[in-house]
Amino acid sequence: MSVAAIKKSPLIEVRNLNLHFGAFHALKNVSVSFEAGQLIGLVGDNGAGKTTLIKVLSGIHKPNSGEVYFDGEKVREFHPKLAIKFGIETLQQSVGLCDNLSIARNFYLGREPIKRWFGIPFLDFKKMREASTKVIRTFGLRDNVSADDLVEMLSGGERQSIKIGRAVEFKNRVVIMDEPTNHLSVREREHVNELAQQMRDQGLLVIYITHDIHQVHKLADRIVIMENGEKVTDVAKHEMTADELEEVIRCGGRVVEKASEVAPS
Ligand SMILES: Nc1ncnc2c1ncn2[C@@H]1O[C@H](COP(=O)(O)OP(=O)(O)OP(=O)(O)O)[C@@H](O)[C@H]1O
Repeated sequence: MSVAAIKKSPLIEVRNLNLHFGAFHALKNVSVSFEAGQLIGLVGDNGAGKTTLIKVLSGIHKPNSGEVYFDGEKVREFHPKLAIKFGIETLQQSVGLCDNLSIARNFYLGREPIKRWFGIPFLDFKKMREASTKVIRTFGLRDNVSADDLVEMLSGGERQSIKIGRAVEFKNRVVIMDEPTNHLSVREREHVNELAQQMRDQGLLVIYITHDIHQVHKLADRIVIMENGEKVTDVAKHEMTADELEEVIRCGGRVVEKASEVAPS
């Protein structure tokens, strides 16, 4: 079999994407592709366009021009339903869980299982408890945490674990982690990073947005750097060290251009 025949096609492919907020050009001709079973570090300074790109992928923003393909299918309508249809889950630090509901209820938020009793529908609490208890144990939350506890009792890392467990349980194909370890302790950070790698190992596409190039360099298969609405670098992890990539970010992508411009003496 030829190499071309076994090469996997990207799960998400973005071609020549442009997006304007009024007069402001937020995404400038961005082309990038992401494959299933990869952990991609999406890095760049404040305002680089990382979140804007992700919001296009999850149907929140409609691009002005360019194309997005999901699993080879051209996306024709940009709508948050897009994310549900394609199994894209975005994990953001501050949203996604309701503090005043139990872990079990949060686990099934918006997808509550129903059972019927003489034809009358009831929430299936037993099922919700069983599934969320499994996640609590698998994802290493404290022993005394139970599915009936309110989410407000959980630490930042435990909250992230619940969201990650939910993404895996509901068979999402893409998990976008937006600054997933902000405000977490060292141990919690390590735990969340391990979970990110586990999801990748299970075949999910994980897009990991962060400012911490050193942290993501340890985890990622590929690093994509954005600057000022443009993609300035897209390399396999082994092609550049974390220090070299940090220099690219510090210089707004100019280091890469300079290096390729230097003629051999
Ligand atoms: N809804 C909006 N209306 C107008 N401008 C916006 C909007 N959303 C984002 N922007 C602008 O687009 C640019 C890119 O923002 P974006 O949030 O994508 O950056 P980012 O790389 O995610 O940055 P950070 O790391 O700070 O979150 C910024 O200059 C921002 O002010």
